[in-house]
Amino acid sequence: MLREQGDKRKVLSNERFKQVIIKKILQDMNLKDDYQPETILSMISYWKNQILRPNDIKPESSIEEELKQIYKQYEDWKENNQYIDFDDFMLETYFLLTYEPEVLKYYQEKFKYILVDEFQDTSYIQYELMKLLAAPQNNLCVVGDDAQTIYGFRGAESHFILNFDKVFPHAQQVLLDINYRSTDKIVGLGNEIIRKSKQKIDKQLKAMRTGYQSPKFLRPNTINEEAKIIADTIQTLVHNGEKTYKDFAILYRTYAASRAMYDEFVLRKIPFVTYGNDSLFYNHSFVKPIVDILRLSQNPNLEEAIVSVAPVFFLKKDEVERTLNRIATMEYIEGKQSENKLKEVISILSKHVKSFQRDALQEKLLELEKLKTLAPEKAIKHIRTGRVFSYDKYLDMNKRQSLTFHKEMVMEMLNELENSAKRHKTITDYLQFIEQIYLTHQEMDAVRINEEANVVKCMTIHQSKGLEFDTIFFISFIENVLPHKAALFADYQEDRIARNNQPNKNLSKLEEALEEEKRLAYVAITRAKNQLFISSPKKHHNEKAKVSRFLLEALTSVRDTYGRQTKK
Ligand SMILES: Nc1ncnc2c1ncn2[C@@H]1O[C@H](COP(=O)(O)OP(=O)(O)OP(=O)(O)O)[C@@H](O)[C@H]1O
Repeated sequence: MLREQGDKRKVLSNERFKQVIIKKILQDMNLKDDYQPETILSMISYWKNQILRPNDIKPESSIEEELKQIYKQYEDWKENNQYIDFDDFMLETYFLLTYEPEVLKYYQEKFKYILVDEFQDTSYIQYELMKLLAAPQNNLCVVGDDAQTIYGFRGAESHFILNFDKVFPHAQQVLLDINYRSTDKIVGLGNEIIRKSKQKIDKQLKAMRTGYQSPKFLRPNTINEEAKIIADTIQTLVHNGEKTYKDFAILYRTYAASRAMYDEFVLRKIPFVTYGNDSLFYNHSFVKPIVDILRLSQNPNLEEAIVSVAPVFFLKKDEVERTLNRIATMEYIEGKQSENKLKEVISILSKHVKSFQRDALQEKLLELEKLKTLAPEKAIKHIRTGRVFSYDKYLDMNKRQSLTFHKEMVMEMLNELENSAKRHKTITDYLQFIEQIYLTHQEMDAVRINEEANVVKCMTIHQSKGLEFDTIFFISFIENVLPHKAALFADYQEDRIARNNQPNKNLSKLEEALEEEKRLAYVAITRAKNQLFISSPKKHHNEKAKVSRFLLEALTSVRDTYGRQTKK
């Protein structure tokens, strides 16, 4: 539509390129080390989906003001360079149709019938566009599953599908309540999980296929044991010839929950593939600095690690990079290698800082020496909670870093890092193991694009939406993971900066967050065609873990319905 109106701007479609632009803006604003470009871009996208342009944002804190300015600069850059991004397609079309009645009429007459799929994932702006185009005849057909609205954080709003008949009172509702995918046992469990949802369209799915195997419930002691049992099961079924690797998928709520599973697959050489940008746990932006500190404790000449940990040393990445270049030039001129590049960088940069900062930098260097011989688990504990690095506190102070990440998610990842280090005696062993994981991950790149590859697929529940697998292992179905701790504390959390335009008035924040978590459990269960394993480890980060309330509720309702106690 924009093109038809003569818009000739180039399309800014490359995510990397967008990140470079944001990086440049952050650098100009002297904020380069403070935000991750991906975070900023997802925030901008969220705003656009809520029909909020920079001037519509009313900042309530200095950080919000900063974000608004970054957003504004990004928009200015695009305008000056004649670019348009994907979210602008919708935003600008929305304004075009809203302010140009002739254009609106033209398209309303052109598109006589409109069909929308995956309606439950619709954002505010998408819905507004649909309504504009469908009017006045309203020949609109939407297909969706209210039980699968799981993209709240991206702007999808469950009340659009729930209230569709109020917005379009003459709409006819057709229930697609036959499930052709899963066996009756799996469909039954899915029905029970979602049955007590507070806000849903009433329906009970009927299964077309009869299965012989009921969903199996595992209650391992820890997530390491969970990983072992699952790897054993997969190996046995494959060796028996009953299944092949590609029949299996591992689904989890958080990346942290999947760490033990990845490690086990790598150790046993089980072919597998993971999805998503963040899928490499050890490379996650909150985890990597700790791994890099461990690396530097063994070898202080790793330049990439020196730059990566700069913010933890309260140094600017730019300055560290420049200093490293200077050292490299000196090495070239003098024809000798530096013995300790980290120490040299610190001694050069120390000249320009106050004496207390100089002392703090020296203390960090000394601490690295101390870490050198510790067992990796102990070393990670020192980095996190010891006086010198106090990494947990450092993250807590840095509100900008954790804007789109809940504190609980971050802590869970760091606890998991500690957990992963347990089975290695020395830091060198541990780092070699991580290296092996990186290599496996690179090899996966080729496999990832081949849908038919014979590999186990590992993904978050969000990523599994719309997919189906013969056998699903739904792991870490425990309290604080699903429902996630971040959801359980929803009432106490500050509003996310990207605020919802039309919050659901009938539910509290906690209830709404819990409902979305429950729908996630439903999506996970309904991905299985023939066999489903649900696992709830007894311990989570050294604390007792309860089976997820969603599973308990579902089992109770089975008992209520059939008047007998459900088997454990
Ligand atoms: N009429 C049918 N007869 C036999 N199999 C069918 C029929 N309709 C769908 N299926 C099968 O059921 C499975 C699910 O179908 P499909 O992916 O279209 O459903 P969906 O509603 O998009 O599912 P979801 O939203 O849960 O991902 C597929 O394997 C598909 O081949």
